[in-house]
Amino acid sequence: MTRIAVVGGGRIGEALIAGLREAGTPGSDIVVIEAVQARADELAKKYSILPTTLDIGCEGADVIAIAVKPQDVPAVTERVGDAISDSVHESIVVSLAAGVSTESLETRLSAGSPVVRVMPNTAMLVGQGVSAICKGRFARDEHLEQVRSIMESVGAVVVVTEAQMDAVTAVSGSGPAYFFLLAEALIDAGVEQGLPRDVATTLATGTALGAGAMLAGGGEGPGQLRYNVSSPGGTTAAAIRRLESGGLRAAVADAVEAAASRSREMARAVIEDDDEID
Ligand SMILES: NC(=O)C1=CN([C@@H]2O[C@H](COP(=O)(O)OP(=O)(O)OC[C@H]3O[C@@H](n4cnc5c(N)ncnc54)[C@H](OP(=O)(O)O)[C@@H]3O)[C@@H](O)[C@H]2O)C=CC1
Ligand SMILES: O=C(O)[C@@H]1CCC=N1
Repeated sequence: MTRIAVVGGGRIGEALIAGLREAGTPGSDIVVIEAVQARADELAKKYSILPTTLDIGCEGADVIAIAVKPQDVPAVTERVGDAISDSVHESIVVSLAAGVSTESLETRLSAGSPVVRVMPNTAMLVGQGVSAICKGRFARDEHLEQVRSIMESVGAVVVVTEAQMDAVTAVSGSGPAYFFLLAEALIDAGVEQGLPRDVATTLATGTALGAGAMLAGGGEGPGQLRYNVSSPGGTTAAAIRRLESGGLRAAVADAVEAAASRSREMARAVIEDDDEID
């Protein structure tokens, strides 16, 4: 039994809770600490979990998952630190926030506190998330393994170095949004070609699901899978040529670069705030 306190019941907090409940974690093992009371009550009812205060929720928690906006993480971590500083029970403090380093979390907790950083994505909601994890200075392998096991219950997990977290955030943290954008564009294009919107939506969604399953099957890579669809002189080759000449590949590289750069910028903002406090 692992007791998990989720601090911040927004989109990613809910995705984590939903995935954990779907994977069979008992509601009695999860508490949510959410600033907006109506939202806390909504989550409590939907997932049969307990809404509580930060002090009570952190007491005895094995894992405290901080899922608030990056700019709120320093203040929340300080409050978590105060709440657990006198406890004999060891809690692993986990941050799900983009652009907040383990070091910045550690400086707000008692010396030696185990910290693990996770970059998840919203597909946890349906048990198909992918998370990257890395440990802070004081976390031991067993702490990382405990967090890995929690995140594996809601999807796949990779262990990375902290230096890779900005790239991870740009690829898989933000990644679902890129696929949703492509799906929107494909649906709109189908409608433009005369399909009813519901039919275009079913086709685009089913295609995304099938393509995802083929990619995840691991037999052939994305290039080969694409060749298999592209009959010589056929429709797919005509479409791919337009996508390439329209700059799709470069646009994706630019987008990922922009996201990684934004993640680094957010990390610098937290460091500057720290310097102002010192
Ligand atoms: N959305 C995503 O796909 C992903 C998000 N993340 C990370 O997850 C974190 C949360 O993002 P997201 O869920 O999108 O953001 P949301 O704004 O949806 O959720 C954050 C929630 O935390 C609440 N909150 C703020 N301060 C406190 C506090 N002191 N105690 C309890 N609750 C508080 C917020 O309330 P209020 O709105 O009133 O401030 C809000 O409901 C971010 O750090 C983000 O970088 C990581 C990967 C993917
Ligand atoms: O957009 C964001 O900043 C967060 C982090 C990754 C996905 N959503």
